[in-house]
Amino acid sequence: MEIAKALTIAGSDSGGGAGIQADLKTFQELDVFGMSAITAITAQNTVGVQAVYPLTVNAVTEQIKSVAEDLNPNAVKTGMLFSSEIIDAIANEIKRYRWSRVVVDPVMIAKGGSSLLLEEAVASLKDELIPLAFCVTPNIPEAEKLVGFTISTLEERKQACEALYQLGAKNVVIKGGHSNEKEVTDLLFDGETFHLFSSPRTNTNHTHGTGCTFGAAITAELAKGKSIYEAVKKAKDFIGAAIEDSLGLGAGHGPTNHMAYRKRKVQVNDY
Ligand SMILES: Nc1ncnc2c1ncn2[C@@H]1O[C@H](COP(=O)(O)OP(=O)(O)OP(=O)(O)O)[C@@H](O)[C@H]1O
Ligand SMILES: Cc1ncc(CO)c(N)n1
Repeated sequence: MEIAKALTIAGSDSGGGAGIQADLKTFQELDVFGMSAITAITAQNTVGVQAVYPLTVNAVTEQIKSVAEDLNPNAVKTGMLFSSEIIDAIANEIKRYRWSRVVVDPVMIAKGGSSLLLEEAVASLKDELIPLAFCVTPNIPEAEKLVGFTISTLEERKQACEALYQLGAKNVVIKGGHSNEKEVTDLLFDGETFHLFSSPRTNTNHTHGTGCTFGAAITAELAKGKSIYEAVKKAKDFIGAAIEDSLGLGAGHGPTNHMAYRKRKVQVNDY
């Protein structure tokens, strides 16, 4: 059987912990062939984002075309998209190629506070891209921005899931990394049922790229034909291991360990 293939459309993180780099590492770790279309180049490390260079709309759509017309991904993920022109163009390409297994991670702000999406582009995310999403994966501040109300309780998080579902996303995952609870709980809504995925919160500063890595793991599993429930469950385990077995790199918000999940699996199989 041919290997599953996934395409990430996102920004490049020179520091290697988030963006395109996190996505490709995650695809590889989960036995999926990774491909990329870069939307913007960031000069970035664990301390912050030093510069952002968006590419032209043509540069983005030509990369997508090259991948689509030869390599035909089984699933597609979007990450940092920066502007409304880039978002609108990507939405058109998704429609052109009739991609249905599309994971939209509505990246807005990096851990250090730098903006990765222009304010005016939020409307394009809502109107053009989220309606095409098989799954949308905001963190709590991103979900608040998209739905226009504050999310403090589980009940409000459920309401936000429903509001994002109403925008057209077939599944919604609101991630819990930004809550201040002891447990980190991700909430999945598939249009009918809410599923909670909880784990103890790891006390660490090494959480750069957690959202990208989690979304990429969902995309990898969807590329293999897994259900959304199975994909989110695997992604939660994958990011949990990557956060726990931190590499301790950098002076700021360090990257996660993309190898941790595979190494644990190998260890278990050894016994
Ligand atoms: N301290 C932690 N311990 C365990 N799991 C965590 C922790 N922080 C985040 N997670 C998990 O990591 C994933 C990403 O959650 P989070 O809400 O941090 O995303 P994010 O803000 O989009 O990340 P980023 O912007 O850094 O890419 C979720 O599955 C969440 O459960
Ligand atoms: C390129 C890029 N995408 C996403 C994030 C969010 O973690 C980041 N810091 N950098």
